Amino acid sequence: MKLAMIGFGQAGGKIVDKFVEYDKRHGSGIVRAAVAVNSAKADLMGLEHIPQDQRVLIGQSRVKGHGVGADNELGAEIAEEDIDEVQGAVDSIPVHEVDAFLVVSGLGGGTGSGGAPVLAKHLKRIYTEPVYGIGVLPGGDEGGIYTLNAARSFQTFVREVDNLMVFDNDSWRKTGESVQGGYDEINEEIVTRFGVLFGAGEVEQGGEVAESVVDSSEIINTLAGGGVSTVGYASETVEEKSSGGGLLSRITGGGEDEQIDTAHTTNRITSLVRKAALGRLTLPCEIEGTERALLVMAGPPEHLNRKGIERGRKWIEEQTGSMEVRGGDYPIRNSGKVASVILLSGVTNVPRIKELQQVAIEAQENIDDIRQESDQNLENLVNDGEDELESLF
Ligand SMILES: Nc1nc2c(ncn2[C@@H]2O[C@H](COP(=O)(O)OP(=O)(O)OP(=O)(O)O)[C@@H](O)[C@H]2O)c(=O)[nH]1
Repeated sequence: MKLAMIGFGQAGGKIVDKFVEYDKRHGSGIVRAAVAVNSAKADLMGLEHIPQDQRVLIGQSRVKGHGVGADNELGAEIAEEDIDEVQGAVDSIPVHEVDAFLVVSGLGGGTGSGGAPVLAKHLKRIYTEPVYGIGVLPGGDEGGIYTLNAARSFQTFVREVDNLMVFDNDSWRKTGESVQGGYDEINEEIVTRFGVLFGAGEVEQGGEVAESVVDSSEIINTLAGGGVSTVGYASETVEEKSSGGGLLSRITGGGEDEQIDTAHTTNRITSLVRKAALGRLTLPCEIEGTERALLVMAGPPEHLNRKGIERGRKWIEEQTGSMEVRGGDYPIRNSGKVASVILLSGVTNVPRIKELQQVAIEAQENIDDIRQESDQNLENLVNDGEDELESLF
């Protein structure tokens, strides 16, 4: 599926930059256009793959290219003020050639967490293509302001996009790793999972396994209906098909050998499906109650079979209780591995989100307290003033 990707803030920009690099490396053809938006000049300069003229600096008159320092209200304000400059970069995208927009942002900081929902709302007003989001939640050790920003931004972002795919840094950060080194690895994880998922919709129909190849409408239909999504992934290295013997002759040789190989292929697929669903998700959650799901099995065509995918799909149906589970394959020659990607869309039982909602509620209650307090102060001031005035007469 062809995407117009827009990275907002530092995390968003770096992840989209990596998507562009992934796309070139794998020739997957998913990034039709890539834009980076930031209020910090240095962050834009640090990008490597997004074209220079597609990097947009906003808020210059307010923050002079230095970022908004985790102030997400300021991030939202400058995004609104400078939305025309962002639109200027979007104008150069051949939108008729894209299937959807993808706005990517870290939700803990200021620029992206404030600006990404503003941009999503703007794009939805102008274009008919779906607007999806990838939102990155901060690590629990990043501090209160990051959690509070994420809590607020999440609520707005999920409302403004057609589906919010979430990645939780908190469950992916390894201890003892430098923050930067850690992010490089994490970003690779993000890009691999979403790269395989969106790449699946880019395969021409009509190959050896044509009938069950995933197409972009299946991705769009799984994401339709909105809400929050999470992605599971598992892979295993496999022997490539080589001409002149080995696997090829075992597969095509017929008889008992073929049976064994087929069973082996099927079993590998079903176990990869279980590993992907039960292993670490981009956003850990209870998969039961998921509204819709899509299973993509990627790898060399001789290692994919319909029976395995169908079994995997059925298993996901049982585990999620969903009646809307799609499945298909994504044949990739010479990939050297078979990978299972599961998109779980409309997940409801997510501990981290409940935690964030609680933080947002508490902050809201505090805001009310603060407002009440200042209202009271104002009232006292006015009343005292009146008393003073009364005593003058
Ligand atoms: N996965 C991932 N997360 C990141 C990366 N860089 C930052 N983050 C996360 O994203 C959050 C937001 O950080 P930034 O993207 O730097 O913030 P910003 O949107 O540029 O906003 P300001 O710096 O406040 O102007 C942080 O709290 C981190 O949790 C990255 O490269 N990868």
